[in-house]
Amino acid sequence: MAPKIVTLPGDGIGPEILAPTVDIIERLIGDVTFEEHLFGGASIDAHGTALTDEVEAACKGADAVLLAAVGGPKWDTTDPNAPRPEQGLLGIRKALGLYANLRPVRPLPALYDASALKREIIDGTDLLVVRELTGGIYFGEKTRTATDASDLCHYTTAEVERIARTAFEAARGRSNRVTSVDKANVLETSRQWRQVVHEVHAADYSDVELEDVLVDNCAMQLIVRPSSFDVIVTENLFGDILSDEAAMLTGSIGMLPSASLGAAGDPGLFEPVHGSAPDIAGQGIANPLAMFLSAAMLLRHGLGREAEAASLESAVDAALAEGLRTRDLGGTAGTAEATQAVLSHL
Ligand SMILES: NC(=O)c1ccc[n+]([C@@H]2O[C@H](COP(=O)([O-])OP(=O)(O)OC[C@H]3O[C@@H](n4cnc5c(N)ncnc54)[C@H](O)[C@@H]3O)[C@@H](O)[C@H]2O)c1
Ligand SMILES: CC(C)[C@H](C(=O)O)[C@@H](O)C(=O)O
Ligand SMILES: [Mg+2]
Repeated sequence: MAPKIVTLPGDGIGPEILAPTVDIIERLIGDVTFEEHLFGGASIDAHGTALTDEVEAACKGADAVLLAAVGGPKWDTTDPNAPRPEQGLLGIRKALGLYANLRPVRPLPALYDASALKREIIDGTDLLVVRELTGGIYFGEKTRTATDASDLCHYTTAEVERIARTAFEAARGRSNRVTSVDKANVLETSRQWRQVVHEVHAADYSDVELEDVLVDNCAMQLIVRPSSFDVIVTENLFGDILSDEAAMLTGSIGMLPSASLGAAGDPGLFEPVHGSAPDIAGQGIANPLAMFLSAAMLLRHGLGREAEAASLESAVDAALAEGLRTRDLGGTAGTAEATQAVLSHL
């Protein structure tokens, strides 16, 4: 049977970058079914909630989920009881058990000039952020009164152990090095994190090189010695922040894809790292490459189509090598032009 991909365009630039991605996947694998649903702010407007039961069920029944981005000023509010687009995102990650978020950062030589860093510092950088995605402060109890607010950061040892295993396994297929990032000098959850990571390492992965780096230092080291990192494993909030920082090594947040994976055999979710970019929405100028590269991760991790994934990644590389530059990369190409450039190399 043809694989089924649920697509969630979401808000802002989401629909603009998802539509050409669907065309590219169809062109690559032909025999595939797409099922599109409202999600995020668009779903709040239609149904009063960012994630309906129907959409959650559709995602659970799919082979993979392709998501663009959610959110925007229309739904920004400080009211703790108002629905928020981001609740849909956290809700679907939790509902699908997507605890492992893989964010590869592989700056291309063709884009070194677009990077925030000097060429000699970026050269050779190829790292993978493994972000824990369903625990930590994002999902702990939240309280708010007229004078107080709190967000609880909570992890179980089982949650830390499984993401540590994901990171060590990933490192074995790469350069065999893991940097575990925490704030163990201050946070109890970080001391637990460090202890569990080392227990898993000693028991099953002593062949992998392991270093601990405090998160504030890591933020600095990422722009001082990015090429020395291989796999960076960290908790939910630190991973969110460090991956946006790492994105700038590639030249733009518009270049970074991600895969969110759960238990083997369950559907994964694939989405760019960037958001709905409300400041440029509706203008046809969004960089679609992070979305295309997320589709490549879907083909690889979600559908087991390695050859097609690699050919899409090669087409993106070739288009950039040939000079494709969207505005975020210092050029003038719009979304349609970028799509054509990639298609011409498929
Ligand atoms: N996964 C998601 O759906 C996701 C991720 C991050 C932020 N958000 C949401 O998106 C909204 C906007 O957040 P933000 O402005 O902080 O972050 P953002 O990533 O949307 O935008 C940050 C900056 O990067 C630019 N940018 C982002 N993607 C781009 C692309 N593909 N091409 C060209 N430029 C691009 C934007 O124009 C903006 O200047 C918020 O509501 C936020 O919650 C959603
Ligand atoms: C929109 C927001 C909830 C989300 C996150 O913090 O996980 C985003 O920033 C991301 O990186 O996917
Ligand atoms: Mg983020």
